[in-house]
Amino acid sequence: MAAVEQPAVVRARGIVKRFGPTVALDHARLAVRPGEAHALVGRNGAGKSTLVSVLTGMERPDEGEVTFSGEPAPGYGDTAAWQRRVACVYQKSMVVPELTVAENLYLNRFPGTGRIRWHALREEARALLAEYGVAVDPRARAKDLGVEQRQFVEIARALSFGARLIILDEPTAQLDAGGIERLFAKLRELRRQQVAFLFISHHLQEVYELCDTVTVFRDARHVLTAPVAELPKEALVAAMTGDDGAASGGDSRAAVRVPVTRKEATPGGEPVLRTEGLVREGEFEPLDLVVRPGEVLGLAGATASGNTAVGETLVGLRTPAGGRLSVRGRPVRPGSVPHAIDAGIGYVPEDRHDQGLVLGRSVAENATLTVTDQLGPYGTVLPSRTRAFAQRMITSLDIKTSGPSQPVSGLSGGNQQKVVIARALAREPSVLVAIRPTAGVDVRSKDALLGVVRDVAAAGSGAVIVSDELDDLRICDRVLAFFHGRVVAEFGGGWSDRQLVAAMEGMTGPGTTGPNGTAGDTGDAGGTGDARDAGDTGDRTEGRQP
Ligand SMILES: Nc1ncnc2c1ncn2[C@@H]1O[C@H](COP(=O)(O)OP(=O)(O)OP(=O)(O)O)[C@@H](O)[C@H]1O
Repeated sequence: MAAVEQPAVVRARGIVKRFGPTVALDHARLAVRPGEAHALVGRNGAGKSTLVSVLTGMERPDEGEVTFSGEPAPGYGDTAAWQRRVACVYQKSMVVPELTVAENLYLNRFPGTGRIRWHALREEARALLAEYGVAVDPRARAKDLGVEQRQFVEIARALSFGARLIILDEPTAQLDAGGIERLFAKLRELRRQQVAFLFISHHLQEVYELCDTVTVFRDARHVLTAPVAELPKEALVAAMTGDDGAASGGDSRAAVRVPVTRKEATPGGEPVLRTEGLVREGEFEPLDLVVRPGEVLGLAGATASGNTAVGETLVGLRTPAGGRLSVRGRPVRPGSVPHAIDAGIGYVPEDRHDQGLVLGRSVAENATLTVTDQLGPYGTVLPSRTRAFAQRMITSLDIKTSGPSQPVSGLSGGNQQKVVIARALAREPSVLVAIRPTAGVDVRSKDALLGVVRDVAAAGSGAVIVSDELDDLRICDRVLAFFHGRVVAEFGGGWSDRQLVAAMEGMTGPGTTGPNGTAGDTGDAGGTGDARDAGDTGDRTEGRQP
């Protein structure tokens, strides 16, 4: 006789949620058992974030029911009651940046009544953080915390409310290898205390590493729930995409073509982008770069290695302390985004929320922001031309939207990222600079977007990809690895994951690299004992630098 099962910490059944004509959830369901690490995966727009909103009481479903440990969900608006059951750690911080950690921990629930006793509050915060093994000073301002510390504070805050279910929405998106390792160690420790997790990630290798059960959503519906160990990666991807890859020859690029003007690339022609002695004090040392037509150059590096600073300097977001930058032989005024765009530099930013999109505006308006001069005579913008242009982008980039006039705020995260890319491509740039272009993008769309970058190069432009994701870097003709503001290795084709990860972690030994991609074997340089460092991730769908 089997033991009586404990009720699920959360169970959602028959959930329907519509946004105007869009059905975001169509009789969706999910159940998470106590102490379980449960992954929720699906392509961009599958309904994952909407389910999170329903499970955390932020959105009321049109139909269906949610129960916590067998009890009906609290009433909508009873925030405190929801917080006692479930918490979500988002990519975007929920803490108040100007307040201290202690204040954030007790926001809206200061202990006692009347006057706040700051000393006692700090002590309580210290005890709380210690209880969950979080090494953060309660007096620190939240804005001074790194992403990793901030997430730990948010987890501690959730647990202190009594929640035994934590939803993590792409928690590793901004963490480096060490940060991911520490987060996972913390989550494993909390599981032993019967805390359950719902883990949302586009990095499928993380699902295999951390979770025991996986649920797949596709087109607003539940398609399967299975033990991770019994589901090979190909089957998981097939469930997400709804095909086995055979129908499309397994190549999602086939359906994705950007309206770039096709010219034959002129290999070895005049560089599309050149820097000479470009430098920013404290961020990166003087740098000479050359990108030729048809070439995709990767700038690899972990957080704060300098690669992102280089990318942002190329597009004019940061002003260099010295050096020169030119596009097709013409100098570009440094430190000016409009000049960079005019000079032919297309930019795909890392953070689409802060730098990418005007959320209240439509897909069409956002996609055409950089080409309004081409949409009508004498400075006018013809709506019909805008829509037609946007529709081409929607089709070619496979953007899931109800149409060109839908506000961008109503798109899923990954589809917003595609609009950002559409906008950068709209001007047919001489060189496309993309910073972590596939962050938040599902596994199938990722291939498609990277295919688009290759297409841009094939059409005679150049591209620079700034990333720590091995899959992004794999499509590059050449990769420069940054560490502490310096290029420490250069790779042509044929590098192994282990070699590149070792270089990004500063573990380049003598004879490790040659100037033209003659990267030698780093031997056990990457042998930190961490399987994810081992790099030769042949069995992984994705190869992000962990
Ligand atoms: N506030 C909203 N208004 C209109 N449509 C919305 C809104 N929120 C979500 N949608 C739509 O609901 C569908 C599901 O979106 P959701 O954000 O849940 O997807 P997701 O699986 O989280 O995607 P991603 O992986 O890209 O984050 C999408 O088609 C999206 O455009």
